[in-house]
Amino acid sequence: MTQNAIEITALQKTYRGGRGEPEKHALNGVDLSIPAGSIFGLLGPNGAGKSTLINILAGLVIKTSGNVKIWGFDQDQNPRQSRAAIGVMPQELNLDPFFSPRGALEVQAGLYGVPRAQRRSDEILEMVGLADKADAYARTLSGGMRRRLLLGKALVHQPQVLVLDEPTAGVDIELRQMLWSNIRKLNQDRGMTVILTTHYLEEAEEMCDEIAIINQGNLIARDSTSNLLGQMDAKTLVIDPVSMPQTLPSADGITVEQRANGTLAFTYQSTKTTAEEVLSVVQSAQIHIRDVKTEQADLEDVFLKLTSSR
Ligand SMILES: Nc1ncnc2c1ncn2[C@@H]1O[C@H](COP(=O)(O)OP(=O)(O)OP(=O)(O)O)[C@@H](O)[C@H]1O
Repeated sequence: MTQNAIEITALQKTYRGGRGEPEKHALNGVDLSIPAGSIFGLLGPNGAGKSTLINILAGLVIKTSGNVKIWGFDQDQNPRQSRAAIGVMPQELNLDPFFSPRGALEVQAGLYGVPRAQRRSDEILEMVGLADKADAYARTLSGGMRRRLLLGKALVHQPQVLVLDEPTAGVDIELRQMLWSNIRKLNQDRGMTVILTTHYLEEAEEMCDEIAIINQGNLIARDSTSNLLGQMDAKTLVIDPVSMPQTLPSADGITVEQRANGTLAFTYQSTKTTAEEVLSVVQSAQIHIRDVKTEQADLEDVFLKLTSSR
C-alpha cells in the first residue's frame, strides 16, 4: 500500500475569464499530501478553491499545471488506474430521474467496468439505508435519500479513496448522523481514505484526523485537528458570582470582562497561566462563586484567525 493516498504537487488552476472578465487563479501552486487511511478535511471560505481541487482529483476539471497522484498513480501517466482509485460524492443531487437506486448503481458499475459477478449493489443499498427503495424511481426519492444514493454510487467500484463534497450541507440531524456513521465505518472497517469538504467546522472537528485550510487558492494550514486546536491556547473561566463586585479584579495575563448575563469571564493563556491562579485572583477579590464553567477555542476560532489575517 502507498503511504499517501493523494500527492499533489505545485497544483495550479487558472480559469479563463469570459467576455472581458479577467482570468481567475483558483489554485496558486498547492502542495498537499493526504495519508492513506485518514479522514481528511478540506476547509476554506466560499470561493477558496476547494471544489476546484476536488474536481481536479475527480477528473472533472483539467488542471493548468502541477502533478496529482492518486493511490500512487499519476493522473497524466496512469489516468485509468488513478480514476479507478477514487470515488466522488458530488454536492449537487444530479441523478437520472428514470433510474431506480439499483439501476443507478448498476449503470455506474458498468461505467467503471465492474464485472457483474463483482457488483455489490444490494450490499451498498443496505449500507446506505435504501434497500427498501431499491426499485423505486429516483424522482420519488427525498433529498436525503438522493444524497445517500450518491454516496452509494461513489462506492460501486470499491475505490481506495472516497471524496465527499459537502456531504451534509442542508441535511437534517438524523441524516447527518447516518452519513457520519457510514463514513466512519468505511474508514474503520475497510481502511478507506476519506476526504471531505465542509462548511460545518464542528463536522470537521468531530470527524477529521487532519485538516487543510485553503484561502484564495493557497494552502494556509495543514495539520492534525488536535494541533490546529492547540494553536489557540486561550481559555476562559466563566464565573457566576453570588454578587457582582464593585470593581473588577485585575491580574497580569488575565483579561476580566463582565458579561451581559451577569457572569464574569476570565480569559487567559493556558500555557502561561493555570486555572488555579485564576481562581486565586477570584478568591482574593472576595468574589463568592455560585457556579463556574470553562470555555476553550474551537475550530471556528482557528479558522477565523487564519483566514482573516490575510
Ligand atoms: N468554471 C469556472 N470559471 C471561472 N471561474 C471559476 C470557475 N469555477 C470556479 N471559479 C472561480 O474559482 C474560484 C474558486 O472556486 P471554487 O468553486 O473552487 O471555490 P470553493 O472553495 O469550492 O467555494 P465554495 O465553498 O463556495 O463551494 C472562485 O473565485 C470561483 O469564482
